[in-house]
Parts: sequence; C-alpha cells; structure tokens
Amino acid sequence: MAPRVLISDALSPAAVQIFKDRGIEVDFQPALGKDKDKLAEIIGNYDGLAIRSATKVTPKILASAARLKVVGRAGIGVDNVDIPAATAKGVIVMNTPFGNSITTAEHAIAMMFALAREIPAADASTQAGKWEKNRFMGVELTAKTLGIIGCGNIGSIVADRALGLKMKVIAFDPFLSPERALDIGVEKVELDDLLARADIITLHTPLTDKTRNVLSAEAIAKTRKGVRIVNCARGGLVDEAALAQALESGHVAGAAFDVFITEPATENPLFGHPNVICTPHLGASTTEAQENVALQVAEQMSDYLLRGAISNAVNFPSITAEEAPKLKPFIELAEKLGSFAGQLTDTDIQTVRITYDGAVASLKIKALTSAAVAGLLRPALADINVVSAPSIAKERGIVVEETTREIAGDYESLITLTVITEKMERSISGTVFADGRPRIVDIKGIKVDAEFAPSMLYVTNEDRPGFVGSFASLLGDAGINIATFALGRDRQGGDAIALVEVDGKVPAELLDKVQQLPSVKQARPLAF
Ligand SMILES: NC(=O)C1=CN([C@@H]2O[C@H](COP(=O)(O)OP(=O)(O)OC[C@H]3O[C@@H](n4cnc5c(N)ncnc54)[C@H](O)[C@@H]3O)[C@@H](O)[C@H]2O)C=CC1
Ligand SMILES: O=C(O)C(=O)COP(=O)(O)O
Repeated sequence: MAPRVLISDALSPAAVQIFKDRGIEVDFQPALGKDKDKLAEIIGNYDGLAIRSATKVTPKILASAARLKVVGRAGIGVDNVDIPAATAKGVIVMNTPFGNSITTAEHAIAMMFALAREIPAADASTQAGKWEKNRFMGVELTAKTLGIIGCGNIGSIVADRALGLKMKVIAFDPFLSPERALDIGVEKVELDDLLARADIITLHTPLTDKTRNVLSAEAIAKTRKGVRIVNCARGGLVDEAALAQALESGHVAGAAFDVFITEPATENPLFGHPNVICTPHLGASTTEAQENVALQVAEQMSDYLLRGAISNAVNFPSITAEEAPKLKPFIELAEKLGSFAGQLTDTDIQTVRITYDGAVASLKIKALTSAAVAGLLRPALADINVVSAPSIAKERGIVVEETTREIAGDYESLITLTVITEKMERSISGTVFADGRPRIVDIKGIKVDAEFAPSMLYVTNEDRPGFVGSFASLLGDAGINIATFALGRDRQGGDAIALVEVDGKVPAELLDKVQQLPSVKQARPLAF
C-alpha cells in the first residue's frame, strides 16, 4: 500500500507534485493545521505529516497518530512539534535547515531599514496625503553597531549583509567558535557586552528553555538608550510587556517584530506603538524560500517513507539513500539479537553493551544500537521502535554502551550484544551472510549457526548422551515438526545449547516436558 501524507499547512504546491511523482498519496489541506480537533480526528490515516509553523504537533495529536512515521517541517524551527513526545512514539521529525535562511536574514535586514527610516509610518502618512517631510528623521546604519544574538545560519547571513552595509557586527552565541567568528568577520562578545554596545539588536536563536526571555526586562534595562530591536526568530525570546514599557519610556527607540509569543497575534502589548513595526511571521515567506523548503521536505519525507533514508532529522541520525540498503540487514540483525536477549531476560536490565566488529563498524552504528535496544525492550513495550528506543532506555536508566573495532575476526562483520542485569550477564553474537539473512553465531560463548525464525525453542542443557534423542521424540509425540536444529557446546560434557526452529507454536505442556528432561537447565520459546 502506498504511504499517505497529509499536508496541513500552506506549503508550496510543489510539495504535492513531488509526493505524487514519488508514488505517495497526498492530501493537501492547507488550513487544517489551525483546526486541531479535525487534525486529531484524521491524523490516524497518515504515515507522514508535512507542516509549517501553524500546525502544532502536540502529544494529543500524536496520540491519535497510529500510523505516523514522520513529521516534515518545511522550514527551520520545530518548536511547534513536541519532539520528546514524537520520539517516544517513534516518529521521525525532520526539518529543512537551510531552505529559508537567506530569505529570513533578508527580512531581518528589511526590518532594520524599516525601523531606521520609519518606512511603514512614512508610507501611511504619505498615502494619507499628509506629506510630513519634517516628521520623519531617520538614522544612518553605516558605522552603527549591530548586535546579533544567535549567530548560526541566519545570524551569520545577517552579519554578512550588515558588514556589506559597513556596520560593526558583534555577536553573542555560546556555540560560536572564535575561528568561525573571525571567519565571518564578527566580534564574539558576552551578552552584557552586546547589550551595552549595540545600536541595533537582532535575534536569531531558536526558542529553547535557555533562550526564552533572553531579552528580559533586566536585559532590556542594560541596553543603550535609543537601541532598536529586531526579532525575526521566535516570539518568547523577548519579554513583550517589558519591551512595550521600554518603548513607552523612550529607552528603546523602536522595535520590529515578525514573531510573537502568541500566534496568530491578533492582540499584543507591542501593537499600536508608533515606533513598532510588525509583520505576521513573514520571515520565510518568499517564493524562492517556499519553493526550496517544500521541495526539500517532500523529497526527504518520500526518501524516508519509501527507502528508509533519513536526512535532517532532529531526533535520529542521518542515513543516506546509499547507506539505507547496506544498513537494512544489519538493522534487522541488531533488532533480532536484541529481541533474542529481551525474550530471555526477565529482570531489570542495567546495561546493554553492543560491540561492532569488522565492516559493520564503519556503518551508522547509532541506528544499529537503537535497533538493538528496540528489539531488547520490545517484549516489555510492544510499541517501541528504533526512533523511540534510545529515549525509552534512558528513561528507564538503562546504560547503553557501544564499541567498534574495524578489524574483522572470524566474520567480515559481527555484532555482539551483551545484556547485564543484577543477576547475570548474557552475550549473543550474529552476522549477516552473503544472502543478506541475519544469523546467530554465538550464544554465551558457545558457537552455533542458526537463522532467526518465527517460532523457535531455545534449550540450555548439560552435554550428556541421550538428550537430543529424547528431546526430538518429545516434539514428535506432541506433533511438532522440527524445521531446523542447531546445536553447540562449550566443551565435551560441558554446557550445551539447542536452538530449534519448529512449525507452529510450542504448547506450554510440551515446554514443561522439555524442561523436565534430566539434563535440561532451561527451555524457552522464542519468536522472531
Ligand atoms: N521568522 C521566520 O519566519 C523564521 C524564523 N526562524 C527562526 O530562526 C531561528 C534560527 O535559525 P537558524 O539560524 O537557521 O538556526 P541555527 O541553529 O543555524 O542558529 C541558531 C544559533 O543560535 C545559537 N544559540 C543557541 N542557544 C543560544 C543561546 N542560549 N544564546 C545565544 N545563542 C544561542 C546557536 O549556537 C546557533 O548558532 C530558528 O530556530 C527559527 O526559530 C527561522 C526561519 C524563518
Ligand atoms: O522556518 C521557520 O522556522 C519559520 O519560522 C518559518 O515559518 P513558516 O513556515 O513561515 O510558518
């Protein structure tokens, strides 16, 4: 069945065409994002959801999204998506990190000019027939100091344009390296320094718990008198009420805002002030940027839904379309090794150690580890998947350790999974043969060679004569057909294991009888 995608925001129709061309069913309902009840009602029918900023992907929406595999944000900010909730549900969240950055930077520059020359007010007055030539006295930008808070993709484009305008550019960004600052021609400063020196402040950080209210009442009080403030990043970075007061008192000369704490903003403390310019979250709204982000998000979502390739996911490592097919059999192996261990582990898992030997060590092991953890925890949590597994393991206090050794041993690639609980430590290793099928090659240090099958019996016993005969006849008597039979032991007369693929389910009575065979220590059914 073809995957189905819902577009619930005003994306460029270019996205619709891409989905169709890729063979994905698509519903284009550009106003739906604003109707959260309707969205919750229908989201269960879709594998993918493509959005901009109007759709809020809340835990409630996610709870109704039974089939959802991916949320694609045609844009940058993903603060309208509850990422932890999406991750816990195994939903990939991807954005398009560069598609609208030039456009947004240009909007910030446009806002800066609009403030410096009061263009909106002058326009309104002129068109009202007033010709107030003496009312509007602007300021020159040349040689002024621009303070950029958040100097990432957009901030550094703003810096570049501002340098072209012969401004002095200073930036506060804890993650901006001194080398990068030098490279892009900005002076890296602390926040207080920026507040004290900037003639114009422009914000370009995401909205996080750390950046919320970065321009608080206290911070605004530290700015230069006559400062102008531009926010084309996110509502919530600036205390709107405190800014309104500072505008009122004349400390702040002007503010240009594209984004607001509450959107759509129909009322706001900044509205109505003569030195305030507002636009309705238009930062990304150019034909070019909208085409870019729509095409990119549709391609990325299609690649994921059709080929398992992941790019620009904010909650999972990237996997290219070339890597995806190479990774697939190892994902299956990792998940099955995890499942094997999970089905045998009844007590609390403290640590999972996964070792990658040989060629597999150079693949995206983060994805493989996630798959192994998903398999391990699935017996307890049916809904877990590779996306949600790491966060669920963390939540449960399970330590996940990874080791890679690129030198191959007996196998070209080998994955070993070790589960450590309070009582025991159990390891199991597997590989993928040339036929692409995963195999178990070692259990607790005992060599075996078995494929994973829908119904299996795992028996540990003492290596004594007679076990195989009596075991096989118990199965025969119960009418259970043996499909494959793998045996291994650590040494003659030592510990032995049998891994048997059977047709159909193993009845509980049979399991009891096997358990009672004289040399048997443990008999467990397994399903893959
Ligand atoms: N108005 C609009 O339509 C648009 C708004 N945006 C907003 O712009 C934001 C920035 O976008 P990009 O530059 O592409 O993101 P980015 O991730 O490239 O840059 C963000 C920068 O903020 C810095 N940062 C993080 N925490 C900080 C803190 N506590 N203090 C100072 N700096 C901090 C980061 O180190 C990074 O360099 C987006 O998150 C989005 O919210 C993006 C596109 C359009
Ligand atoms: O890309 C972003 O972060 C934006 O804020 C753009 O928002 P929009 O897609 O125009 O609703």
